Amino acid sequence: MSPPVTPTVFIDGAAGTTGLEIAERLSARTDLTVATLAEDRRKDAAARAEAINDADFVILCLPDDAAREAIALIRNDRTRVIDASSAHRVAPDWTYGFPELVGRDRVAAAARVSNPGCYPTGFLALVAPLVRAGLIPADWPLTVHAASGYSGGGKAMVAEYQNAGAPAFRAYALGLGHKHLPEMTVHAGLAHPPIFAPAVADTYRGMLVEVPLHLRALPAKPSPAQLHDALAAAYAGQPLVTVAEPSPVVTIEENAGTDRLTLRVCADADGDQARLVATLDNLGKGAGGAAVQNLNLMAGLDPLAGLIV
Ligand SMILES: NC(=O)C1=CN([C@@H]2O[C@H](COP(=O)(O)OP(=O)(O)OC[C@H]3O[C@@H](n4cnc5c(N)ncnc54)[C@H](OP(=O)(O)O)[C@@H]3O)[C@@H](O)[C@H]2O)C=CC1
Ligand SMILES: CC(=O)N[C@@H](CCC(=O)OP(=O)(O)O)C(=O)O
Repeated sequence: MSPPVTPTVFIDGAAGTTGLEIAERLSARTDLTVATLAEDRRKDAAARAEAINDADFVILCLPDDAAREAIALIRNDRTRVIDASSAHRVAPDWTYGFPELVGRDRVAAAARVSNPGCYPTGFLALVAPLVRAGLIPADWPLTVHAASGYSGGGKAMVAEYQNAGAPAFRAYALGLGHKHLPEMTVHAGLAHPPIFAPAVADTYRGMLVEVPLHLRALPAKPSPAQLHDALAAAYAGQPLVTVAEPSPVVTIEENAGTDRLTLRVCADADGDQARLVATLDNLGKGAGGAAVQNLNLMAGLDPLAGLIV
């Protein structure tokens, strides 16, 4: 009997921070074949075009411009794409690769899947179900604070922290513009972008995303328990997402090195104020883990294969 045909997966950008993470997760898999380009050919457009068109699945781990170029190299209607960059996250002809929010079936059937951004994964996981449930109005002025491990800035930031030394904690995007705002707005169903206050911490990987809420100011005046229950209902049966009980301390390391996403509704004793808190790994559910999760669904493979749950 001939062996089953396994899908071929080409990682474009496999030498980068996200690409290496995905290659590591796929390295022990026997249900797919990973195609690679040698170091001296990995940026050669002709070699990449051949690898892309030979592959059943391509995972783009590239800067946005290079990701757009890679899409233009596709000359067939068989190759399916997962793009880890922010080039296509609000593009109408792409599926947003957040199966817990958009539905597994939509991701499974899609030819073009855009992986969510790392910060938006935490923000959307907290906020989108609450907007859908009518507990947060679509035009509510939201704020999101977040801290990321420095691998979130790719090879250049990793080198900055590991070779040169960099601040223990630094706020950035203080001009109040950030490439993640469009996807946060669109996929949460918001009328306006939130205020986004990101920071980088002196730790390699991990992420903490927080949305503070004045509960009594909200039209629905939800209790913390209502918010918790709405999130728990939205993610029931989702193996990567946990809605945990509140905790007085939450660390950026909580889910570092895993593909888990943990959500909490922390509140004061009177239920007047809440801090919605998400922890994830920027390279896990925030990038590489999400790409592998989407690949498994698109290829009809074991949904948890290669994931660190
Ligand atoms: N780091 C993270 O936590 C996350 C990253 N992402 C997204 O993933 C993508 C990759 O990010 P990241 O891995 O951090 O970035 P890196 O800078 O670490 O890696 C990018 C890789 O792409 C390669 N590359 C650049 N241009 C080309 C090209 N034209 N052809 C082939 N290869 C090319 C680079 O080559 P070289 O090695 O020579 O520089 C590098 O190896 C980005 O779009 C980012 O937004 C998404 C979520 C989280
Ligand atoms: C710490 C840091 O610099 N983080 C990056 C976001 C991570 C990233 O580039 O990835 P995605 O946009 O694809 O999620 C930033 O703020 O631009």
